[in-house]
Amino acid sequence: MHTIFALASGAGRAAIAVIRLSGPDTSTILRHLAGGLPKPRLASLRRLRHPDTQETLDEALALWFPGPASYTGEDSAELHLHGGRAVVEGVSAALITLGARPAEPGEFTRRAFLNNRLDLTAAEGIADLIDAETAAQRRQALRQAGGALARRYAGWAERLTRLLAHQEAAIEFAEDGLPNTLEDQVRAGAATLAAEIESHLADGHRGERLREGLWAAIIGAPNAGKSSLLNALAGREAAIVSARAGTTRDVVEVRLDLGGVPVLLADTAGLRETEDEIEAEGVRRARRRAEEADLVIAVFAADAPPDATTLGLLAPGTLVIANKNDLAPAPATIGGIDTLAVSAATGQGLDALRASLAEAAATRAGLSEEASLTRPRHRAALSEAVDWLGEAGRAPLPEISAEALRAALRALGRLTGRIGVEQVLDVVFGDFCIGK
Ligand SMILES: Nc1nc2c(ncn2[C@@H]2O[C@H](COP(=O)(O)OP(=O)(O)OP(=O)(O)O)[C@@H](O)[C@H]2O)c(=O)[nH]1
Ligand SMILES: [K+]
Ligand SMILES: [Mg+2]
Repeated sequence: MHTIFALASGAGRAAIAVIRLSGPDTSTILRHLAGGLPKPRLASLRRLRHPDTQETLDEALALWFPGPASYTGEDSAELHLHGGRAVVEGVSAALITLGARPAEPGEFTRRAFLNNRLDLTAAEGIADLIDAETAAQRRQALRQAGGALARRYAGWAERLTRLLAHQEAAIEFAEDGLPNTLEDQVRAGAATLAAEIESHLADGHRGERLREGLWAAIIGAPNAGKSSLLNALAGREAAIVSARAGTTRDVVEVRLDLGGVPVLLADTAGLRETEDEIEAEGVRRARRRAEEADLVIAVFAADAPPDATTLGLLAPGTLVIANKNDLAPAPATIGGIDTLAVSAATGQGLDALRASLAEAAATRAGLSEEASLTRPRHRAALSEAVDWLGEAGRAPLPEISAEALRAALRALGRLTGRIGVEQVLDVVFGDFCIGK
């Protein structure tokens, strides 16, 4: 196993640069570079010298984290250097001279996984934490990095292992007079577990939406004031506004932070029949956006009757806006949905609109205290486990049922990167004390 190092802080000039080291030679390297091993987990000021030339490279803080109680589980260290490029390059060159090699992307966390410091879902949580742009994303990533999904999935895998062990026992040791209700218990246990996993799956894709950001689309008739509203919400002139109907053609996107939920808000072409082929393509794109969106915002002008095309696209959950409330009183409902009266021109009602959007974003993207799955990979593995559990419940023979339970366990194992089928043996022999 190589000792690896990497610049853990961002590239470029900075006050401080952090170089991280991990691997079996860490202590030797630290002794050579920093003239001795600091006390574990205590920052100490050290003069770093090149091992061959003895040239001073920097005065730095050195931290020594002996394994296994380190991030990677290996002997590790951190060097907090002055953040200049030449300092970082000089220390990196010295580390290579001392036998370390630059780390591959993700290699520290990979080693942490291999050393059982975290499971795959927690590792993904750490990646998400680094990418988190909003507070809600940060909370979700922190939960996952802290092992919230890992614990839940490990709990399920453990129950599944037990079911499989019991099923195996029913097959192998039937003649030894174990209770013959065992098979029924396994069936019942499989059904309960499948139901639990299904309810975890039926989350409206909360966690995935929060991780990726919610898609919202503004639709409505030409000149309803869609682009004006987008600009008002974004706080900048992202889209062209004009009195001419049919101004917007391309989809114009802005990123918003709505109460901690990242939202990609799209302005679209006004919906109408048109001979202009460019505008017609814009209308097609608008419709497609509305179909793909997690949240549709339909805009009507209060001073005009609601147009049939936009009315036809209203659905439960659509946010209905009556804009231009400065020109005419807004109707209380449009198409049976309560309206939000606003004026993009005067700014009236925009705070209420922001609050409604944040609330809609929060319900669609979770913000629940429960740990939600966050990746299609999670969904695929869990769905597969549910299918195999169903199979196990229906199987006419205990041997076939055991095979299905084993497949369900493999699906969960892929999810966490843990639980091998071999562990079933431990449970079989641990749980039953059969004495054979
Ligand atoms: N009085 C008033 N005028 C508004 C309001 N909102 C928008 N307008 C005006 O309405 C016209 C159309 O606004 P846009 O934002 O371009 O409307 P749009 O829905 O994006 O139009 P298309 O892109 O052509 O579909 C412009 O002249 C705006 O200044 C409002 O709340 N009050
Ligand atoms: K317009
Ligand atoms: Mg527009």
